[in-house]
Amino acid sequence: MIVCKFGGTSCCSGSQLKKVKDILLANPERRYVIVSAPGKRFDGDQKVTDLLYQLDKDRHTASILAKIQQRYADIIRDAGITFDLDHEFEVIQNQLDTGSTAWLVSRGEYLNAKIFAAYMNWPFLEAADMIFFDENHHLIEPLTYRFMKKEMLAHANGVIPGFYGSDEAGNIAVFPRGGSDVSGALAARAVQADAYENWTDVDGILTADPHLVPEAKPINTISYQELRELSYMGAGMLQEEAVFPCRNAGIPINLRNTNHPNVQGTWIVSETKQRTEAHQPITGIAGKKGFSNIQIEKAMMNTQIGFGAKALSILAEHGVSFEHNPTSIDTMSILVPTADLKDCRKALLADLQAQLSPDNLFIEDGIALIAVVGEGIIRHVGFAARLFGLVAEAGINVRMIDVGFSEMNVIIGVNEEDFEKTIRVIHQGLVAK
Ligand SMILES: Nc1ncnc2c1ncn2[C@@H]1O[C@H](COP(=O)(O)OP(=O)(O)O)[C@@H](O)[C@H]1O
Ligand SMILES: N[C@@H](CC(=O)OP(=O)(O)O)C(=O)O
Repeated sequence: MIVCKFGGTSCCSGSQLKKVKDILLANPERRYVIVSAPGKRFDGDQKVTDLLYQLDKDRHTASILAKIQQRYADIIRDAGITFDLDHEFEVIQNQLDTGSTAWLVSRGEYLNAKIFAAYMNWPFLEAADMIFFDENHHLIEPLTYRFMKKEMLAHANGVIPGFYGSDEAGNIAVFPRGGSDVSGALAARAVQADAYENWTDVDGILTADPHLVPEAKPINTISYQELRELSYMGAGMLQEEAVFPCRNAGIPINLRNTNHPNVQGTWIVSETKQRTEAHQPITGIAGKKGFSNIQIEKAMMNTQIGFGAKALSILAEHGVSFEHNPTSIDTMSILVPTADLKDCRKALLADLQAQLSPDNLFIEDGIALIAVVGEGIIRHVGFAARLFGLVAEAGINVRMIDVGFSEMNVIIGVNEEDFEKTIRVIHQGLVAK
C-alpha cells in the first residue's frame, strides 16, 4: 500500500488535478492521498495559503476572499467537477468574525481535499478527527496513529487534507508552513505503508536549489539523515519534520514529479543502504541567509569552567536559539538567526556584558550559512582542501567553519552577498564534475 502526498504545485489548477488523478489510478496500491492547498501556477502567482494568511490580517477584505473563491471556481470548472462551492464559502463567510487564524488558513487544504474527493469519488477523511495536538501545540503521536489507522483502514481509499489537525478542545491547529508533508508522513506511518510518495514539481531532490543552480541534478537515493541536514538548511522540497515518522518506521519516501510521472525521483532510505553515487562524496548543498554572529572575546576564556554554558543560558533566557557555536582559545562565536534578536538585541548584549565581563563583545549581521552534505564526507581524503581551495580561488571570504561530529556535513558561514556565488562555486567544483 502506498500513501501519496501532492503539494500545492500539483494541486494548483484543474489540469494539474487531472495529472494527480491519472497518477493515482495508474497504481491501485496508491490508496490514500494527502493534498495541499492550491499553490503557485506560475512565477509571481500567489499560494492560496498565503492569501488566507493575508485575509487573516484583515478579515473583511472582500477582494481577497473573492480571489480565493475564484481560484477554486477555476479548478472546478477546468477539471469538470460538480461541487457546491458557494455553500462552502457561505460557511467560511459566516465564521469569518469568530474563527481562529489556524481555522482560517487551514481552509485552503480543507476545500482542496473536499473538491478532490468529489473528483476522485473517494471519501473525504477529515484531518481534524485524526491528527491531534496537545495544549503546547505538540503533536500527540500515538493517538494520531491510532485514529488515522482506524479511520483510513475503514475505507479502501481516502482523500485527507494536509497541514492541519485539532487540539484537545477540538479547535483546528496547524503545522508549520509546508506541513502537509508531515500529514502525509503521519498517514504513511499510521497504516504502515510500503512507501510514502511525495509528489511535487521537481524530478526529485536535486543536488542544490534549482533556482540557484539550474544544472543541479536529481539524486537517486539519499539517507534520511542527509535529507534532514539539507532540509534543515533550507532545501525546501520536504518539510524537515516529515522525515521522522517514516524514518522511525523504516518507510521509504519517494520524492517525485507530478509533471514527469515516469521519472523515478529520489528514494529516501535508511543510512544502512548504499547510495548509488558512492563515488561522489557530496550528496547535496543547501543554505540559508539571515544569521548573526555574537562574538565574545576574553583572554584565558578556555580556563574558565562554565563560561560557554553561562553564555548560552543567557541566550536561552532571551528566547534566542543558537545554530552553531565554534570556539577557539579566547573567542566564542555564537551563530543565531537574526530574526531572534529583533526585540532583545540591546538587552541581550547588556546581560552578556554584565555577566561575562568580556574584553570584546559585538554582533555581526548579514551572515549566510551553507551546508555541504554527504555521508562520511569528512573522511574523504583531500575533501576539505578542495572545498576551501575552491572558495578561496573565487575570492570568497569564509566567516565561519563548523565541522560536526556527524561526519556528514561541513557548514560554512559567508557574507550574505556571497551566498549564491558560494553555492554555485562549490556545486560546480565538487558536485557537477
Ligand atoms: N535541493 C532541492 N531539490 C529540489 N527542490 C528544491 C531544492 N531546494 C529547493 N527546492 C525547491 O523546492 C520546491 C518544491 O517544494 P514546494 O515548493 O514546497 O513544493 P510543493 O508545493 O509541491 O510541496 C522546488 O520547486 C524547488 O524550487
Ligand atoms: N499549504 C501549506 C501547507 C503545505 O505543505 O503546502 P505545500 O505542500 O504547497 O508546500 C503551506 O503553504 O504552507
